[in-house]
Amino acid sequence: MSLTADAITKQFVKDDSAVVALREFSLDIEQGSFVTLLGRSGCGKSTLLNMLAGLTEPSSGEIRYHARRLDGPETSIGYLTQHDTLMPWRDVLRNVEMPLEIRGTDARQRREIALELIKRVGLSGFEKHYPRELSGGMRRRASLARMLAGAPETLLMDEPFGALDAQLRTELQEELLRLWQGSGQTVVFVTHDIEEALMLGDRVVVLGSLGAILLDREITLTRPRSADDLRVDPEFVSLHRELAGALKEAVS
Ligand SMILES: Nc1ncnc2c1ncn2[C@@H]1O[C@H](COP(=O)(O)OP(=O)(O)OP(=O)(O)O)[C@@H](O)[C@H]1O
Repeated sequence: MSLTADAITKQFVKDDSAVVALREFSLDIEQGSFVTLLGRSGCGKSTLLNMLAGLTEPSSGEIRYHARRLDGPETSIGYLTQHDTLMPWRDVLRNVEMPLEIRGTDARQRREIALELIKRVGLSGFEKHYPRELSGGMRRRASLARMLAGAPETLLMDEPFGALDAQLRTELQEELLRLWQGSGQTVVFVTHDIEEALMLGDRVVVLGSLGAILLDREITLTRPRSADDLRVDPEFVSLHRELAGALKEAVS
C-alpha cells in the first residue's frame, strides 16, 4: 500500500468545545491507483487530505506512507488545496517553474516543461500574467500545472475543478487522465460530483458524516474514458444511480 489511514480520528477544539471531523477512519490506497473520494460538504474530506499530506496530525490513529508513519509533509506528495497557493509576486510561468527550480532542473529544461504544462491546462498566452490578473478558474489551472511540474509520486487534489465551467472541467479531466495514465502516480481526488468521480476513478469511496465509508466501489469502466461516451454507457448509468443512492443515505 502506498498510503494508509489507520483508524484516524480528528477533532478540533474551539472555544472549550470539541468538533469531531472524522471518526475512526481507515483506508488503504494502492500505489498507482486513482481514488476519488465523494462526499457532501462538511463530511471531512479536506480534513482527511490535510492529514494525508502530512500537514495536520490526527488526534488518534496514524497515516502511513510506504509503510512508514507520516509525521510531516513529503516532497513526493503534491497537494492541490482548495485555497490558492500561487506566489503573487511570480507570473504564471515562474510559478509553474518553481518545483523544478527547487529540484535544481536547469533553466532551459525548466522552461520547456513549464510551457508544455501551461499549454496542457489551456493557459498559453498567460505566461507573463500575475495571479491577480487571472480569473479564479485560471488560477486553479495554473496551480494544477505547478503541481504537475513537480511530478510528485502521489497527488492529493481537493475539488480542483469545482470552480470551472462544464466544458473546461471536462477538458481538464481528460487532460489529467492523459497525464496520469502510465505515469505510475497515485492520485487521491476529492469531489462532490458523481459524474466526475466516475469519469476519473479506479475506485470511488463515498463518505458520509464524520468520514463514515458508505460505499467503496471499484470502477471498471474502460479507459480512456470520454465524458460524451460515458453518459450513454449503461454501466455508467447504473453506477451513477448506485453512488447517488449512497450519497442520499448520507443525509437520511
Ligand atoms: N480548523 C478547524 N477548526 C474547527 N473545525 C474545523 C476545522 N476544520 C474543519 N472543521 C470542521 O470539520 C468538519 C469537516 O470539515 P472539512 O472541511 O474537512 O469538510 P469537507 O468535506 O472538506 O467540506 P467541503 O466539501 O465543504 O469542503 C466540519 O464540521 C468543519 O466545521
